[in-house]
Amino acid sequence: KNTHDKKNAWALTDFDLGRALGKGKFGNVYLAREKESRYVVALKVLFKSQILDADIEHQVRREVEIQCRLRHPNILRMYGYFHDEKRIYLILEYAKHGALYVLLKQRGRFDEKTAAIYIRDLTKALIYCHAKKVIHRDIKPENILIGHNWELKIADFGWSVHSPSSRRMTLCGTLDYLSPEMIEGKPHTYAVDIWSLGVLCYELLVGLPPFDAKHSNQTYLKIRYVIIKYPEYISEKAKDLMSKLLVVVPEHRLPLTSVLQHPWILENAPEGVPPPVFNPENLHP
Ligand SMILES: CC(=O)NC[C@@H]1CCN(c2c(Cl)cnc3[nH]c(-c4cn(C)nc4C)nc23)C1
Repeated sequence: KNTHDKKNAWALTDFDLGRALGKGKFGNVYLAREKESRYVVALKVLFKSQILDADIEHQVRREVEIQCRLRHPNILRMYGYFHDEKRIYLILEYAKHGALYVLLKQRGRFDEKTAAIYIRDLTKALIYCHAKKVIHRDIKPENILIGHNWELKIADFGWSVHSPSSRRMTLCGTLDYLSPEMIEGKPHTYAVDIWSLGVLCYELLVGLPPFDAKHSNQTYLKIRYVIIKYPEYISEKAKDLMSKLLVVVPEHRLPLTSVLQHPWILENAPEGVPPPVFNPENLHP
């Protein structure tokens, strides 16, 4: 058999399946290893019936086309996909340390250096996405994974596969990360990603999203009028950056390239500094 012929299609028999990494409405994600190369991947299995019933086939197709095209160290790779009669299989990069929101829950909140490194890397990933005309990567802690070098990886779970202990209802979706223009049903532009970057920055530093409230109508009002309380331990520079991202008028939000030049980033996440090593000893009391 000519060993150089390009594999034209993957099949389930090419993989050894491992434990379930996450379960969700449209299917589960499994740890898997490609037999020949022994390369470890995450295999996302989606049921065609569920996709058709929920009429999200076009969304799945679009997500796959986008994610296959994106190649960036801070974006979870999709290596390929295949399907059989009942299921669609997405071959995804395996992120060794799991979802950011799990680490955040464990630690309560991150120190400013760790948070700044994650915000810097997320900003670089978003600059790359926007250059490729891709917006709304749905950035929130549930959709961010951590790689083997503790680096951040945006993983877009558009069809909300989430790990067992997923914190928030994902289908009707928590309002926390929605920008004012999205809440008002206005068309969303690249600027929605800048808004959610600000929301994420707050959540990494505080442990709760800025517009958190008991009832969603309260969250709605807090978002619309940008009602935010900063705890006293947040530095002035961090507050300055968040106040320039969480701006109601989309065009007035700080451009992503300027985020990388902001004093809080330059001071806390200078280039060439390795990502934070997460050791359970320095957990917040
Ligand atoms: C929101 C959320 O938790 N997403 C998890 C989805 C299910 C597993 N997915 C993974 C995907 Cl798509 C890729 N890599 C992963 N690594 C893990 C993981 C690692 N640990 C130690 N624990 C877990 C869990 N999960 C994945 C995505």
